[in-house]
Order: sequence, then structure tokens, then C-alpha cells
Amino acid sequence: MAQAQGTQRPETAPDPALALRGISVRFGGLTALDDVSLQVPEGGTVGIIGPNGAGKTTLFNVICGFVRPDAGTISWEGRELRPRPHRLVRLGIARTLQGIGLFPGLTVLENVMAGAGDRKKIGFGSSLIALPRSDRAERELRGTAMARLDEFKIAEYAGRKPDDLPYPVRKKVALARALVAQPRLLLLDEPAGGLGSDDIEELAALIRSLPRRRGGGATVMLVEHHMDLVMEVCQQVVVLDFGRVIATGTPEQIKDDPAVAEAYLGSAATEGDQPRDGAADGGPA
Ligand SMILES: Nc1ncnc2c1ncn2[C@@H]1O[C@H](COP(=O)(O)OP(=O)(O)OP(=O)(O)O)[C@@H](O)[C@H]1O
Repeated sequence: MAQAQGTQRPETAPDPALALRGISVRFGGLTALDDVSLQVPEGGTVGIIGPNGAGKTTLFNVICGFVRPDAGTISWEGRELRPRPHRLVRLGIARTLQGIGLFPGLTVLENVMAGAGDRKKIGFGSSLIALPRSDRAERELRGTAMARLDEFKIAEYAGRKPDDLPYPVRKKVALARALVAQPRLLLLDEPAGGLGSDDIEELAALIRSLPRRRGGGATVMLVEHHMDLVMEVCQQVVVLDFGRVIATGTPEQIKDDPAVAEAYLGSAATEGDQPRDGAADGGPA
């Protein structure tokens, strides 16, 4: 195979941005992930679906370093990834949480600024010593955070505390926070949970735009029970059941896979959101 010089890539399939190989996680006697391997191409949007308890959130926790796998390796942008939660921003990785997870004591703007982690000092501590450089960094970050709020049409809430706000607005704040540091990998954990159809449409448009964002696109992993959203925005879908990958394919392939139908989708799945055990979708925590 001819390999181009310099920074050019070969013309064969590009290396995946993220690759998980043989990931297993056990919590005591329970196997939450069992030899899970998957790949996420750069600029792609990959859905992770499966019934309640299938291991989806655990998978995100492994990628973010909140859970150490008992076996397996992760590579990110061609290097082995040994994730630590406090280093995620520097690694270009961000995540939204199922239960929103905003800081109740901070304003909306401060919550979004906090998404920059330690990449830029956000001033709560640094302002005490009032170094000009930290002032500048904070002003810059404040501007970036306001731009995200503007983009999501929630700038009017910048000075409010999140607990006072409608649920869809809080969801947008959480997304703005995840995007403030311009991540190259964005993990979305049930972003549509608790949203109505108009908000989900808006969310779908946003997710579709993520790989092409100005200033740097993001590769996306989406955990979601709303099948319509997954089928609309993902190029690849990975199906977990009892911690194992039972299918991987395009949305069309997944829809027609009998193993998936048996494990999770069932006849009701195309209508939206019916996990195997009948539990309601993950709405507001
Ligand atoms: N910290 C933990 N300690 C013990 N068991 C855990 C822990 N975290 C998850 N589990 C268990 O691991 C399994 C996978 O859970 P996980 O939350 O990853 O599933 P999920 O697919 O995200 O489910 P849901 O769709 O309900 O969010 C479940 O049986 C869960 O009870």
C-alpha cells in the first residue's frame, strides 16, 4: 500500500479516532461489560443502544476513566488512552451526563465556563491573586461560554441558577458546558431524555452539526433510548445486551437484526422508546 509522505493519510479506511478492544468490567459478581470491542471513526457519530442495564453508561465511564476496566485497552487518536477524569479536557474529550449534573450553586454562565476544566483558569481561585494573565484567560473563556449560550439561544439565562430553569434549558446548558472546550470526542449520555419532540428535533440538528463545527468538529458517541434520534443521526450503531456487543452496523442493519429485536427493540421500538423491561426512558433525574 502506498503511504503518502508528511501528514497525508493513506487512501484506505482511516484509523478510528477511538478504539476499544476487549473491554471487560466486573462489579463484584456482575459482569457489566464483557469483552467489548468497538471503533469510532473520526468525525463519525456512533450510537450505543441496549436495554436498561446493558452496560452503556459503564462504557462511557470506562472511556472517561471513572471506571477502570478489568481487561482491555482503549486507543484515542492513535495512542493508548489511560483516561483520568481530571485530564479529559486536555485529551479533547467531553461528556454529558444522564442526570444533567450541573452545579446548583453556580450560574448558568459559570457552569458552562467550568466545562473548560483546568485548560484555562476560570477565575474562581485565580481571581483571588488577580494575575493579569488569569484575568485575560477568564475574559476569553467567559466570551467563549457566552458564545455557546448564544448559539443555543439561552444567553438570557446566563446569570440564573440552573435549578430555577425549565428542564430543556438545563439540558442545553449541559451541552454548552460539554462543548465549551471544543472537544474532539463528545460522549452524549441520553441527551434526549425528558425532552419533547420539538426539542429532540433541535437536538438532532445539533448532533448532526457536531462533526462540522467551526473551530473543530467532534466525533460523537451517543447513548440514547430514543430510537428515532439514534437512527436519524448515527452512521453506526453498537448494540449491547448484558454487557456484550450483540450487533454492530448501520441503523438500517440494526433495525433488521433479529437478535437486536429479541434483545431490545421489539415491535414497539420503532415508535420510540421501549426498553425490554418496560422501564420508562431516562427522564429528569
Ligand atoms: N458502580 C456500580 N456498582 C455495581 N454495579 C454497577 C455499577 N454501575 C453499574 N452497575 C451495574 O452494571 C450494569 C450495567 O449498568 P449501566 O448503568 O452501565 O447500564 P445502562 O445500559 O447504562 O443502563 P440504563 O439504560 O438503565 O442507563 C447494571 O446491572 C448495573 O446495575
